[in-house]
Amino acid sequence: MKKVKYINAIRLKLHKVLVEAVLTGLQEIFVLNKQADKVVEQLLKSNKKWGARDRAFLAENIYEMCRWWRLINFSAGISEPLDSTDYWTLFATWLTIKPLHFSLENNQDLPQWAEFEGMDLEDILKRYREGLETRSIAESIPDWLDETGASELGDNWDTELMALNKQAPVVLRVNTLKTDIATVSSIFGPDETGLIPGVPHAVVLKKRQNVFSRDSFKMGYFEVQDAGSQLIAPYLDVHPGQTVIDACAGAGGKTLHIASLLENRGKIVAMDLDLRKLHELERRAKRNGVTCIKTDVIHSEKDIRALKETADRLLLDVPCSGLGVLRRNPDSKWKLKPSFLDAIRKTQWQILTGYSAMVKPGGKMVYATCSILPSESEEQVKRFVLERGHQWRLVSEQRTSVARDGFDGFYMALLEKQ
Ligand SMILES: C[S@@+](CC[C@H](N)C(=O)[O-])C[C@H]1O[C@@H](n2cnc3c(N)ncnc32)[C@H](O)[C@@H]1O
Repeated sequence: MKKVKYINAIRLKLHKVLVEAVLTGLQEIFVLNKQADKVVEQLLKSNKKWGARDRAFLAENIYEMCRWWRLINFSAGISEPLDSTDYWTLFATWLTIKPLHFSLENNQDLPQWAEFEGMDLEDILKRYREGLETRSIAESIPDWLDETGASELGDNWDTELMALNKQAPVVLRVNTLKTDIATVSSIFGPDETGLIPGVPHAVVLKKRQNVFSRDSFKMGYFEVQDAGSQLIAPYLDVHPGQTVIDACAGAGGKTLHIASLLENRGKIVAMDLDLRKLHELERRAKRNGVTCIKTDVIHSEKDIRALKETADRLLLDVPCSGLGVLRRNPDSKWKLKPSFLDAIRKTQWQILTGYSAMVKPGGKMVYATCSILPSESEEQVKRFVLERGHQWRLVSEQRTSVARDGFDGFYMALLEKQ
């Protein structure tokens, strides 16, 4: 396994209060079903006195334990339902297997805390080695998802799955409405950033850090956006002055990118079912100096029909399994269910077939997912073109691979209306 450099160097003294916070976070994620990013954000907010190392320790251990949850449980010899003492056992197990799992040079002895008393570390390591024999345990994934991935991706599944278990880099998208790549790179200091070939506005940070507290972020110089995600807006082939509908805009990651490609000239209608996300989009638009967006919450199909043939460009960044962004949301693999996957494919189909009516004749649309599964992506588009071939032409499609590109796993298809 590849060596991973951890900010909380293994020699760092363990503080019980931090470990308790990690365990509280994990219980909120696995018992109360909360999202890991929200849990981490909340814990950090309510403990403002923690220093940078403490904050990194908390975030890193929560995310990594979510990522390797099945392997940790297996190595601990524990299965659900868990009680609160089991969480201490899981943490001790994590500390025990972590150096081996990441080929770290330094071992950390378990502190002599009552919660760790009587733990047999040899047993843990024995079960850990045994767990590595089975892919779904070794790569920590539910059996049904492992089977789905293998049946849809074939030989590529192994490498994608391994890549999805790595920590994702922090990638910024430079907001060209306010600044440029050179300025943002210089803000972080020489040798602290890198560029990504083929992704012209991306700056990758060499060291993980909290960028949201920087003045340059507050001034709208950049957004945090993965390189794969940064390929979607340019794929839509927008030009200043056009009318663009972003029909599943959410909090606007791609809407803001479209706005900067439009140079703030033209009109973007940002739609979503979720009003709170659109409010967040408006807040971000203000920070980014974007003035060409109008938000529009979708109440019913009537709202879609009202915009029939009004868009030069339409982005359908549809809801999906999120399997392409597991590096960033490792807890989501435990919350996904086969029934959700079935339902979301139906929703994607309804959006694709229903919302495409908003495109003017001669206009273009991008259908995009952050899923690595063809059944949510290529197959939906293939069926669409098969059924609507008299009206729609597939211009091109592209997929990013986590293993090959190091980007999140996105799919995008550009279609043109006759
Ligand atoms: C993949 S996310 C969009 C992410 C967003 N485009 C971005 O770049 O940050 C999908 C979005 O679709 C929205 N959604 C779900 N069902 C929808 C529907 N039937 N019509 C429109 N939006 C929908 C969700 O609320 C969610 O915000």
